[in-house]
Amino acid sequence: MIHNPSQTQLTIAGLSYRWPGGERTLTVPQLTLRAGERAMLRGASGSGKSTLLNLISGVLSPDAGELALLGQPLQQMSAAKRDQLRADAMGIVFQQFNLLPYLSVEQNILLPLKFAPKRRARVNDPKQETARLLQAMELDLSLLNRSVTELSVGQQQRVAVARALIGTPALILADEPTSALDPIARDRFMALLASQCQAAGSALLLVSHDPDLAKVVDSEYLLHVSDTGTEVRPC
Ligand SMILES: Nc1ncnc2c1ncn2[C@@H]1O[C@H](COP(=O)(O)OP(=O)(O)OP(=O)(O)O)[C@@H](O)[C@H]1O
Repeated sequence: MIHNPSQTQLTIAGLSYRWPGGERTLTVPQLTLRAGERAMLRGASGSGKSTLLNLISGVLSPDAGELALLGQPLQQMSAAKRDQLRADAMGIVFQQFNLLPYLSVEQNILLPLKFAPKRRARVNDPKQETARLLQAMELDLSLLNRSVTELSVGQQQRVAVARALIGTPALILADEPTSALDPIARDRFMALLASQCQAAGSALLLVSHDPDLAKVVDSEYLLHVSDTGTEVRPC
């Protein structure tokens, strides 16, 4: 395990974000994830799950509260330092995968290392690691030099996970990663993702509508919607 199990990868405390053009606010009183821990965010469509991932990943900025990665509060850093820490410490599996169509499978997986020197330094041999991750995701090595546009949706999903995992980031965020899969493929995919996170000590925060995924996580958070907005509570 690369990450120290006693380390806290993600800390959110007293966080609030007001959606533009309205009175509705997203609040997160407390959410922490230790190394190797897996949690799921569950809530109705439109409750704010993607908004919370966007706050953690830096697409949006909170109006108040604390958001810390590896114990380092992001709000107190310069924008450049914040971006660097996120690139080093976070792997993201987007709902639409966001693979670059003009790059090969291998180039897509290697991409996060280009922008994160510390993450790059954790990988001895990037090409070998790419091949290892591809195999860990049960994909054939012959896919390495193929264009991602030639892959099935399920294959693209696993390439997106390999890209998030490369360089063992402290935290993996995954937005509806199983939405395109049938129940058997979903369970297999989740087992692969969970075992890779566990081996590295990466924490995993998973967004899903699917209550069946609860069996692979340690904790669940529900997004409670009211007239004034959404509150994220453990359940
Ligand atoms: N740029 C924006 N300006 C104003 N409101 C927004 C904006 N983006 C999202 N919202 C609102 O924020 C709320 C939460 O949206 P969000 O996409 O976070 O929900 P979600 O739980 O991820 O939904 P889904 O499960 O359907 O993907 C919705 O009511 C949406 O209309």
